Formats: sequence, C-alpha cells, structure tokens
Amino acid sequence: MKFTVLYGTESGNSELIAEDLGAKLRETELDVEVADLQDTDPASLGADRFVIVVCSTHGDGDLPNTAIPFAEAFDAALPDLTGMRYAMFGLGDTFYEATYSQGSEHIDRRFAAQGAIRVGEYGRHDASSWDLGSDVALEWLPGVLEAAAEPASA
Ligand SMILES: Cc1cc2nc3c(=O)[nH]c(=O)nc-3n(C[C@H](O)[C@H](O)[C@H](O)COP(=O)(O)O)c2cc1C
Repeated sequence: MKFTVLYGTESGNSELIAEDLGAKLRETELDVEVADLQDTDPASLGADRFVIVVCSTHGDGDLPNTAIPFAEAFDAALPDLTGMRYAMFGLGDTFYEATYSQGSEHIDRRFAAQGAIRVGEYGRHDASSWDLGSDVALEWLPGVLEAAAEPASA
C-alpha cells in the first residue's frame, strides 16, 4: 500500500509528528511520502493510497497557515475521493475549550464530503497534556494500520 502523510502546521508540531509517523511507516512499508499540505495538490489525492493527515488548530478553531492554501485549492477543485481511505490526527489545546482540536476537522469534513472514508480512531493531541505529540501518535498508529489493512466494506 502507498502511504501519504500530510501535515498542516504553524509552529512545527504537526510536521514533527508527521515525520515521526513517516519514519515508523518506512520501517515496514516501501512507499511512504510525507508532505506539507501547502505543497499538496488536492487533485493528486485518490484511492491509490492511504492518507494520514496531521493537522493543528489555530485562530479560533481554524486551520493552521500551511493548511489554508490546500483547503482553498480543495474547494476550487472538489476532487473525487471516492474509495480513498484516510486517518486523522488533530492537534489542539484544551485551554481553548470551545474550539478544542477543531482545525483538523475542517480537512476531515472536506475529505468525507468528497467520498473518502475515515478509518481507525480519530487521533488527538492536547498541548496542555504532559504527553509528547509523537508518543501519542505512535501509540495511535497501529490501530489505524490494522483498520487500513481490512478490506473496505461495500
Ligand atoms: C494563536 C494560537 C491559537 C490557537 N487556537 C487554538 C484553538 O482554537 N483550539 C485548539 O484546540 N488549539 C489551539 N491552539 C493550540 C495549537 O493547536 C497547539 O499548540 C498545536 O500543538 C500547535 O501545533 P502546530 O505547531 O503544528 O501548529 C492555538 C495555538 C496558538 C498559538
């Protein structure tokens, strides 16, 4: 299976986690790419790969800077993502009670609306916790890989 790990970030936390997930995947998988959402053409996405999105929250429950051009390009292109399976890992801070971890959900809603199917648990990291984001993400990954290995239901 081909894996694409995409990140949206402002201060680098999501990038670090995405790189750590990519390194872990490369231990067992041959085709793994890690890319910034701002360098990703939404039209390049499709059912030929499994996509993992790592994305933080900024502003008031909004997307981080590097995810904004992707979301704009996505809305203009509205790519057909039928059959594409993906997993989400959102970053946020429970200090922002009303908008906790909502940034990544802007991407999740777009993918789902275009026919993509989310598998596994929705991963989250809370910057107010004592846990390191990469530790949480690396604990979350095996469950996602298990779900990704199951045949897509009709
Ligand atoms: C100015 C600012 C606004 C933020 N707004 C939110 C928010 O609305 N909701 C939330 O859950 N986290 C919010 N956060 C927390 C970030 O999502 C969190 O620190 C995350 O780890 C940053 O990841 P990044 O370095 O990949 O951007 C905000 C952080 C900053 C600095």
